[in-house]
Amino acid sequence: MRWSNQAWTNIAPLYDHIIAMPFIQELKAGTLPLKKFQFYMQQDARYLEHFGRVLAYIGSKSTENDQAIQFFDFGKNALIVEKALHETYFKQFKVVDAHEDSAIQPICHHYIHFLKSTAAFEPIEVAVAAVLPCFWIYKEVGDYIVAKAQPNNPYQAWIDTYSGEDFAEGVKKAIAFADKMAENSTEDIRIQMWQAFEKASQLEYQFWDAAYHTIRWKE
Ligand SMILES: Cc1ncc(CN)c(N)n1
Repeated sequence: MRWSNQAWTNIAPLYDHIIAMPFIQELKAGTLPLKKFQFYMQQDARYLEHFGRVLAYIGSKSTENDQAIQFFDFGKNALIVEKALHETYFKQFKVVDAHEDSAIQPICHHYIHFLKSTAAFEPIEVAVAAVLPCFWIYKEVGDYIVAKAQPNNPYQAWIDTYSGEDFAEGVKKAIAFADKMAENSTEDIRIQMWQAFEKASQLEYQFWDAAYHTIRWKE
């Protein structure tokens, strides 16, 4: 069995919980309250600017040039999506961009720093596994929502970002890199990769949950 098949099998129950979350169900129905989506947008923009840098950092640590180029590209794309959030969706959904409103809140903070510390202190295989749910879960959730979305969904344009062919291509490549690295690695590293993949998947869950409940630092 490929490393990625086992990785997805490990998180399958969690993925079912993600699909059932009110944030995802209401996003799909187009009934998600704007305030919750605005909080999500603010946090996601902050997440993406750090996520892009983590991907570029993984690129810089890659010994194979093809992998380095690909991760630099992934990093660049994350920052392009972040820019699109500001130029399009922040305006469309009237998201406040003032510093005090868009401060990084606890779950986003933890997710960013989990990825950064994994990239900095763990083997590169583990770092690649840690960033993989950011690709794979979004693709699966994007496909699920698009297949079931209600007509005239106010969030449709944003949903389409994660269900398109371009995004799917990137996801395939990221999974293939993780599989290749796992194959050329030890069982001990493969286990660490599964653990990192599972932790990041849990953080994807927490990220949407925090947006739904607008979880902020205590004053
Ligand atoms: C929290 C989070 N994770 C993943 C993605 C998709 N790259 C995202 N936009 N935000």
